[in-house]
Amino acid sequence: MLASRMFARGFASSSFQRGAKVAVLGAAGGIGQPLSLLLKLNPHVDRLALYDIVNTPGVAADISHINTNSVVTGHKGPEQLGDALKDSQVIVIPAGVPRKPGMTRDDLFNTNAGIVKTLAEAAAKYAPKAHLLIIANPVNSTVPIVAEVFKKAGVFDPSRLFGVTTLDVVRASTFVGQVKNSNPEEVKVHVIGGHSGVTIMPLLSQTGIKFSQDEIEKLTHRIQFGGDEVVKAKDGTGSATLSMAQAGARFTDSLLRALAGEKGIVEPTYVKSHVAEKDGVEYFSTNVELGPNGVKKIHDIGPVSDYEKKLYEAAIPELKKNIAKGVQFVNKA
Ligand SMILES: NC(=O)C1=CN([C@@H]2O[C@H](COP(=O)(O)OP(=O)(O)OC[C@H]3O[C@@H](n4cnc5c(N)ncnc54)[C@H](O)[C@@H]3O)[C@@H](O)[C@H]2O)C=CC1
Ligand SMILES: O=C([O-])CC(=O)C(=O)O
Repeated sequence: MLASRMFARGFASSSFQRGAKVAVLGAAGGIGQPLSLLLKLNPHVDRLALYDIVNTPGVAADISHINTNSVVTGHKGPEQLGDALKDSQVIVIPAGVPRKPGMTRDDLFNTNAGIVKTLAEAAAKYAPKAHLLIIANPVNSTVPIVAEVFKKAGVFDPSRLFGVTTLDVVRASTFVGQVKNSNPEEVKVHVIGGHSGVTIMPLLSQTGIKFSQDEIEKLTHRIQFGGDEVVKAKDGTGSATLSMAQAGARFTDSLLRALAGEKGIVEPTYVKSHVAEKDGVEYFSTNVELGPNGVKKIHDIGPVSDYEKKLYEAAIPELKKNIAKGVQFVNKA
């Protein structure tokens, strides 16, 4: 029975003996709930641990009634965090406050940096070998925060830390599909850099699609500020949750399949990277091949147009500032 289940799930050749345990931290929130729902539907998930400081018993009870072959547990409050994390192969973190109109993602730093640092400290203690998927904003800074916490604990492995920038490529496909009247599922856009405003750089020149300069400028701006569209439309009640849940579930699924031994899986993600190191930037998103140990191969930026070179020049100082802010937050006296 177990053997046939392993075979069906493609885990026979993986380092796992079974499907994965996935923990969601911030599971009762706007992203956390639909993300947890989608993960309950994922056949690579054996155990789903839902952690939040509020409401997880209800969310877990509700999701646990879905008749897929995984076990759901709810964990509420810091004293239950260790149990949620223990034995997790993957930890997804959408815990933290969302933007209101007029705010930048960096404005969330004061609240979310502390939340992410506390959760990272627990992850370093209870699941130091887990893969960490950071959704909480500002991603440009929260990923370095997690890295610094893991370094301090002596357990940092850059191949297991990911900033989730999938929503940027999801949006890029959608917006290009709309402009070109084509199926967005078939439009692939390499989006590089970070996850805020000018640090989000869609490389439309690599799509093989012909655009006018006006289309390029409008599409680039829309992809860079897609999050603001949702914040404005939600009018003070939050930011993207449903599209983010789908994007987060897609990235988690890609990683789980790669961990299970499936080859050739590539997703863009914000990781410790060599590609912009020459410009003093330590974390950067490009397409990344995922493998049985997380990051397998970080792809280069590839050929860019003159317009995209300018985007890069504008992004670098902002990225540097965001990264330094995260690093300093953990290392301040
Ligand atoms: N990476 C990306 O592309 C995106 C990131 N985000 C970010 O995701 C984060 C969450 O957004 P929403 O779900 O809309 O917010 P939300 O406010 O609906 O949910 C956040 C959840 O985190 C929980 N939380 C707060 N402190 C916690 C702690 N110490 N431990 C565990 N849980 C804690 C809250 O109780 C709440 O349930 C925000 O920072 C937002 O900016 C949002 C959309 C896209
Ligand atoms: O815009 C926000 O604050 C949330 C987010 O990161 C996104 O939707 O891309």
